[in-house]
Amino acid sequence: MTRIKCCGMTRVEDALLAAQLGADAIGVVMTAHSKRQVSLEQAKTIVDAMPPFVTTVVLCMDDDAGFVQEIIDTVRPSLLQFHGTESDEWCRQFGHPYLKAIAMGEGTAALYQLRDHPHAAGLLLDGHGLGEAGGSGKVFDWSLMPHDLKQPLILAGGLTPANVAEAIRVARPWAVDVASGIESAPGIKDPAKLRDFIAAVRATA
Ligand SMILES: O=C(O)c1ccccc1NCC(=O)[C@H](O)[C@H](O)COP(=O)(O)O
Repeated sequence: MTRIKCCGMTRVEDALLAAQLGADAIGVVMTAHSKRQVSLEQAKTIVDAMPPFVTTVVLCMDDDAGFVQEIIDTVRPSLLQFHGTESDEWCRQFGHPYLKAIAMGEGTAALYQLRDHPHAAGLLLDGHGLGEAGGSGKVFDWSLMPHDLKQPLILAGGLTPANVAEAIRVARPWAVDVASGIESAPGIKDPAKLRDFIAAVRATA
């Protein structure tokens, strides 16, 4: 069964609907690089509203270590997700489990970076290019998904209700991640797209 992370939540009602429809994880974006950025207070409200067994993820991108520590202490997410140029050593300093995003938009260079984060709980392979932010809606070549890494791999980038089944068939990921493909506007989730996305993933089981 492919797990599902619905990312870029800015409203409690959207995150709750995702959980009710069967999402395994929700994400909130706290970096200023994002048009989906939420405050510490908003992030805490969304994370606190989640039922048991739904993983909560907070995204940062080349942010200050003090800010990341404040997120851990205040929001208390299940996982962090680092989306920038953070090193394995930098990510580990907090002693908190994390995902490391790898930009797949620039081809083979990404395949080397995949080996640079042995302490990440999982690797999120995203369609954005190096130096670009996530949540871009950009797809990468799913056949580049490696199958010789020990860590769980999360497929992201431009996934929609219409293409996610084919993406799973080609890439065979541990989980899929979606932000813009389930939105009506940045940070505003569309209930029908959310429902269709989760149903399309579940239908692949
Ligand atoms: O979503 C953002 O705005 C964002 C900004 C900066 C860094 C990361 C960001 N999102 C990270 C995610 O995990 C997204 O879900 C992932 O990039 C996929 O997005 P999309 O292509 O829109 O489905």
